[in-house]
Amino acid sequence: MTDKPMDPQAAPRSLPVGSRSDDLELAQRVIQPIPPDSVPVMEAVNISKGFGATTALVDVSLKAYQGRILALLGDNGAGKSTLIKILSGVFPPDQGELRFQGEPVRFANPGEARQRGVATVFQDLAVCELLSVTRNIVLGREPQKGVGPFKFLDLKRADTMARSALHKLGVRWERGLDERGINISGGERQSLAIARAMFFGSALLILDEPTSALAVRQAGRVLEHIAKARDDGQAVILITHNFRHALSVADDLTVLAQGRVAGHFRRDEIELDDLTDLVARVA
Ligand SMILES: Nc1ncnc2c1ncn2[C@@H]1O[C@H](COP(=O)(O)OP(=O)(O)OP(=O)(O)O)[C@@H](O)[C@H]1O
Repeated sequence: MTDKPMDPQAAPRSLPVGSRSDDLELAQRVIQPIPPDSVPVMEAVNISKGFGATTALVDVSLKAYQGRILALLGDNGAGKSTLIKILSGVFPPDQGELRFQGEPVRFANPGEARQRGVATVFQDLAVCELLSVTRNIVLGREPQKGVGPFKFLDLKRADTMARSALHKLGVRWERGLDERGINISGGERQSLAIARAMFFGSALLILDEPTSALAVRQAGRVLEHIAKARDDGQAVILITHNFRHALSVADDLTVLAQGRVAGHFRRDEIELDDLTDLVARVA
């Protein structure tokens, strides 16, 4: 098995149709139907957004459910980043509504979205480079000891929490927990960020291109961790333009093209060739 890097700029339709990457299986899992009465953790309803003369999103709707991975797919410029910025409180939509756990919601900022249980891992900001592995995992909820104003980090408890978070995700961390973020690989960074979201029980985990800059083997490991977060009960939105990665873990797929929804599918309704054709047709 080689650890060759993938081309992060590769457009999905440049993938050789029907070929297989080294270690990613487009597994034919049994996909459960969504129970008719279940309420999405996050629902976007007819969202539109423009930037001056540029129309980024037109009437886009999607639903992300607990215990399911929704892959949000689309070519460069399709509107994926704009949509997740709206879902995670970076800016509001011009039109349309977000519903979080059934209730209309308007996040004032990303901090508010985070407090409500929306954990977003942006590609380049997965970890703080100057903080240790432990500090990265407990970030924002550091256990403290001491009395009155003399409080400081309870490092022993923090290490225990970090170890437990990594264990829950199935990460075998063989180096020190005091390793700085700057010294760990891209794949490990994504996995740490997933561990943090899982450990603090976010309801929705949004991952922005978590595998795009990774070598094949690392990408496979990160996809396993994403599947684990789903199996742990989180709703996951996975943004990618790698169809293989999406098909290997997703339960549901939403395809964007030129700011509009080109289709919603359940994983067992669509194959790689169909996705490739669809994007080639609408791009
Ligand atoms: N801040 C902004 N100002 C002006 N135009 C923007 C801004 N952000 C996005 N756009 C435009 O909106 C459209 C959608 O961009 P967006 O980044 O959401 O697409 P994307 O699917 O995430 O693409 P990529 O995969 O290349 O990141 C593009 O035409 C883009 O140029």
